[in-house]
Parts: sequence; structure tokens; C-alpha cells
Amino acid sequence: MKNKVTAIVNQKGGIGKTTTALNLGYALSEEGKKVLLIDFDPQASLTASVGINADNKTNIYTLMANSIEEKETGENYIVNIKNNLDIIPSTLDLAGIEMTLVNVMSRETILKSIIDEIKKDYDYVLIDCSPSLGTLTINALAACDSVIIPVTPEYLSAKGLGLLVKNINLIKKRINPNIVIDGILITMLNKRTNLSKEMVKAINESTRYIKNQYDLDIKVFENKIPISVKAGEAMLYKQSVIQYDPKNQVAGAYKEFAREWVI
Ligand SMILES: Nc1ncnc2c1ncn2[C@@H]1O[C@H](COP(=O)(O)OP(=O)(O)OP(=O)(O)O)[C@@H](O)[C@H]1O
Repeated sequence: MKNKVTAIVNQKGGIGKTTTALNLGYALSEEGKKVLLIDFDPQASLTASVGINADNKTNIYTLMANSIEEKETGENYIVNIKNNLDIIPSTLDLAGIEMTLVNVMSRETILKSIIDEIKKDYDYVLIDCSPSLGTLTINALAACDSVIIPVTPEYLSAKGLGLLVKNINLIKKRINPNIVIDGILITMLNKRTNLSKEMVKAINESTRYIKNQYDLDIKVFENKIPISVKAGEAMLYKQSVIQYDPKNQVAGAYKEFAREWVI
């Protein structure tokens, strides 16, 4: 088992974090890798997009709360989605944990203590983060070996990159010295529009700026995820795009990206 823990992170919402977590996880599981998805967003989109309602089940909120109170959680909190693919679901309750964490000792490493117990059973643990740079995201960054940053080819998405990298660097200095930025994944790309082409250039320029500012080389993955209505449809039908429409270009792009990423 590889035991690699990766956070899929961007403080901007709606840029494809959940879609990336599910489809990357799905693609890897099809390649025979054992994958655990952790829904670490109170919106619980990843949980919903695999057709689970975790309100009355043990979920990531329960695990965090029990860890804070040093209570045993018991077993059976991991839900199997398909062969090689598991999930720890989330609920809206997770939103309340940020307030609870304010007074907790070692509040940045609660998620890490949970993941450290279970990662031995997996090749890849993928954390779908919430769109913020709050305590939840700090927990995810403290718990992971690496991050994937999905970015859409839009002005605000490119502009937020510097801030995100600054925060990741702070975590690296103070909490998790081993964290690595695997790269930037451009999502929802419409190859035909000039605006998209300009924004891809802007994202590449941002990485040059980051190189100058922080002395960090961040790669933009070769494989880019195209925009397609099938991504939304798949979510509606509670499936990955790869499962919903295997021949779709988004499905193909995620499979290629999975291969590029594991190299
Ligand atoms: N490649 C794509 N083409 C078209 N639509 C997409 C694509 N990827 C994701 N979407 C759609 O965009 C919306 C946002 O995607 P997603 O939930 O993956 O983003 P997110 O960054 O996780 O959002 P949040 O920050 O709110 O959790 C969803 O409706 C999803 O179906």
C-alpha cells in the first residue's frame, strides 16, 4: 500500500474539487488501487454525489468530535462505494466544528490523527476540502502529504492562487514540513474560447510569479479537464462521470490525469 494522503484544495467554490476527488478516486480504483475519499466539506457534495445521506451515520463530523473528546468511535464508519473505493461521508454538522476547535489543544491536527489510524489500508486517501482557508482546510493541509489545486480558467480563480500558495507555505513552515504541491489541475476548460486560452496563460503566469515570490516550482498538469454538461448530469445521477458516461471527454480526461498524477 502506498498510503499517500492528498488534499484537493482551493478556497474558491464551484471549481471542480468534488468532481475531481470522485473521478480521480474512481479512476484509480479502476486501476486496482485502494482508495479512500474523505468528504471534508460541510456542504457534503461528495457524499451526495455518491448517493449517501450521512445524517444518521457516523461521519467525519462524528469522528472529529469524538477525537476532540477522546471518545472511541467504534468501527463501520467507512462506507464502501464500489470495489477498491471507500468514503468517509460528511454532513452539515461539520460546519459547527470550526467553533468547537477554537478552544481545542492541537486543533490543527485532529484530522491528521484520524487519518494516521486508517491510511495503512489504502494506496490513496483523497480529501475533498471546503471552499475556505479556515480551520477545516488547515486540518486537511496538516494531514496530507501533497495537494492538488483545481483551478478554472477564470480571472478570480487565477488571482486566488497566490493567496492559496502563501497559506500552504505557512502550513509547511509551521505544521507540516513535508507537504508538496503536486500541481495545478485546470478544470472546466472550453478550448474554443479565447478567454479560456487567455486565462490558461494567466494561470501559467501566476506560477511564474509564485516561483519568483516563494521560490516554488508548481507544475500545471498536462491533462486539463474539459467543460461538459455530462459532469453535472453525472452528479445528478449520483455517479462519477467515468461511470455515467465512460466515453465522455471529461471521463477520459480524468482517467488520463489519474495516470499522469501517479507517475
Ligand atoms: N468539467 C466540468 N464541466 C462542467 N461542469 C462541471 C465540471 N466539473 C464540475 N462541474 C460542475 O460544476 C459544479 C461545481 O463543481 P464541484 O462541486 O466539483 O466544485 P467544488 O469546487 O467542489 O465546489 P464547492 O467548493 O462548492 O465544494 C457542479 O455542478 C459540477 O457538476
